[in-house]
Amino acid sequence: MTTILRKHHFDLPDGVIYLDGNSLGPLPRSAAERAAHTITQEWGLELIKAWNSAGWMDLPARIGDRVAALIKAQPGSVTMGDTLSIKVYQALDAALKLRPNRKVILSDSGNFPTDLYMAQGLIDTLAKGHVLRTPPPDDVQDAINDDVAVVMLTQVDYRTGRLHDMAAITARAHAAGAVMIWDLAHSAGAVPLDIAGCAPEFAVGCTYKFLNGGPGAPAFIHIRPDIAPLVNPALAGWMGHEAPFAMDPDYRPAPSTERMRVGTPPVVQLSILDAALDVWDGVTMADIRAASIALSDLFIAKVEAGCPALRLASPRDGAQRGSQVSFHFAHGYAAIQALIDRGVIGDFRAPDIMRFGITPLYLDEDDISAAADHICDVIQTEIWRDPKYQTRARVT
Ligand SMILES: Cc1ncc(COP(=O)(O)O)c(C=O)c1O
Ligand SMILES: Nc1c(O)cccc1C(=O)C[C@H](N)C(=O)O
Repeated sequence: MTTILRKHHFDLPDGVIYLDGNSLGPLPRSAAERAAHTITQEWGLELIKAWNSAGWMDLPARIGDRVAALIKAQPGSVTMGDTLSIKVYQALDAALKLRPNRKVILSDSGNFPTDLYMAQGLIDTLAKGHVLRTPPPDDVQDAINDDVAVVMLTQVDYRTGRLHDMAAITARAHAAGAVMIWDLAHSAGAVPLDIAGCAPEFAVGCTYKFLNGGPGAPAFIHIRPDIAPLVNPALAGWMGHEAPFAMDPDYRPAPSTERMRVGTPPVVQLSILDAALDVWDGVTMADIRAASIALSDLFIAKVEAGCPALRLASPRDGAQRGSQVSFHFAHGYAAIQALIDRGVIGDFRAPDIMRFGITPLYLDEDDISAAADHICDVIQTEIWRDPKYQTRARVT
């Protein structure tokens, strides 16, 4: 196993054990310096020349290739920009256009709300009689049939960490003639992927979680190269045009995934992400996965031994789990607030999930053991009953 612990690459506050990198990754030390360079040296000194001289216009493709390497997609098949919600919408719209005679979008009832909302909104906009089906996650494979235009799933369940079998479901979707979209929000940088091998038509994801690109970091989208020329983008922005500066009044899409670009790239966020991705140099996803499973198993064993009041919500088998561990606890919100007060940062998802991200880049066994001890103490002492832990914040 190569050394993967890169704690020294991150600026974590003293006394904090950060178990929320599955929602917002911590600050890489190099990010602030890179942002300052982009702002003062590039924008400040080069002004508009920086689009060329600092390579700003190529950032979505160049960083797309770095993300492609982490998700094992073909070089040139990933571009960056916008939010994940937008990328879900674009992929879904393009997928439906590829199957004009089919009316069913198949997802699952546990999918992240924005994915389902995007589907509902798109169905209304298209007004062509599409329907969204959301069976329970375990039933989704059997629900794939010849009516289905597109299967749109998030591989790792945001609440429980349950992992869908990407290869099997993609193969099943293709056998039924459906288009496959994977949302990799909780997968990229968390679990080994083989997008080129599984060959879904589309994959989308965000970069502010396990990839540590910072709040509002741009999303990514992958189109399988053989179908890219067939994709007809809904948001036909000028940056997705074959020749944006030809200022052609008619839209002609760029030949590759670049057609999914919409408008001006978020240059400062992309440069921060570029710095954040340096942390991954020399790290293999296989080593990350092995460490993540070992740390998660240790965490589960310690929490279960010390606090029987918590019920495991995640799959017990590490092979069935992403890189997070969740527990049911009726007073989970207050318990998480009490933990945050002690410097152990996890989060809460309604109705009763205490959620902890396991990120081997900056967590080791000592962190995991100490966090489990704090959890057990908070539960055993019932300190969470303190009224100050009951008030719900706007963002949980
Ligand atoms: C699975 C999943 N899809 C989509 C989103 C939404 O992404 P964004 O807020 O970047 O649009 C999130 C998290 O916010 C998510 O967890
Ligand atoms: N994107 C977020 C945000 O802007 C604020 C708070 C949380 C988020 C998240 O990413 C939530 C996350 N997708 C989740 O799994 O719950």
